[in-house]
Amino acid sequence: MKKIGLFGGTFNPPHLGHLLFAQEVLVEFGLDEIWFIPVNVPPHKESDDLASNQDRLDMLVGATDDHEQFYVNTIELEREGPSYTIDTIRQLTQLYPAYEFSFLIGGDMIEYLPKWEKIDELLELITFIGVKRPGSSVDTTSYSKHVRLLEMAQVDISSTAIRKRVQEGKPITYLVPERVEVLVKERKLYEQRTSLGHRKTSSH
Ligand SMILES: Nc1ncnc2c1ncn2[C@@H]1O[C@H](COP(=O)(O)OP(=O)(O)OP(=O)(O)O)[C@@H](O)[C@H]1O
Ligand SMILES: O=C(O)c1ccc[n+]([C@@H]2O[C@H](COP(=O)([O-])O)[C@@H](O)[C@H]2O)c1
Repeated sequence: MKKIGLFGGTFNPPHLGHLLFAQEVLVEFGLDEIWFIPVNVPPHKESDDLASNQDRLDMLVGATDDHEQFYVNTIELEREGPSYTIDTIRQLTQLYPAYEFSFLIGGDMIEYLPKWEKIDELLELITFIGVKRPGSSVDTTSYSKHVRLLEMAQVDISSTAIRKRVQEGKPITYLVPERVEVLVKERKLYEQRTSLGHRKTSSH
């Protein structure tokens, strides 16, 4: 039976923290593949600088396609509305009944698991694999007992910090794969915006 780690995220943009976590899960849990699944609409997250689905997909493909066991799955981009994980898991378990799925989450997400759509059904279908993130404590009550925690060095990189660096005109080299850096530059993603959320032009 193939063991697949599903890694859902906004990936706005994908960064080295995502890739190091995925690589470590692959090795430590003996998985065959990691499928990165970019969300269409993040269920519990608001962002005024969310890159388009196409830009996030292109960055994710650029970030992962030189790794033999990393794949990008577009199932959520093809589905309308908020990208609830339960809908994705129901679809994938139907499509691939012989595969065993687990779902990767950063430690910051664990305390919110009780709020996830149909979480109890979800826990019957998959195992969660979590990792600690700097600045967030892994909740040891409630749902954390359903998460297999990976011990690895914490990586202090977030998409928020990367978007902020771009807005401030700082380099993002070594925080994201080179191909992501190139796409961010070429497509002028995450540039300074006004308080109304509009992109400033160079003449202002
Ligand atoms: N540095 C990291 N280490 C471990 N897990 C991470 C890291 N960055 C993100 N994750 C996890 O990867 C998943 C997808 O993350 P997401 O695409 O939202 O990135 P993010 O850096 O958390 O974004 P943002 O800063 O915009 O909230 C989430 O489960 C998140 O907790
Ligand atoms: O299904 C839910 O209710 C749910 C609530 C919050 C987050 N998720 C999923 O968790 C993954 C990481 O979310 P995010 O917001 O950190 O990008 C992504 O695949 C989301 O669809 C899922």
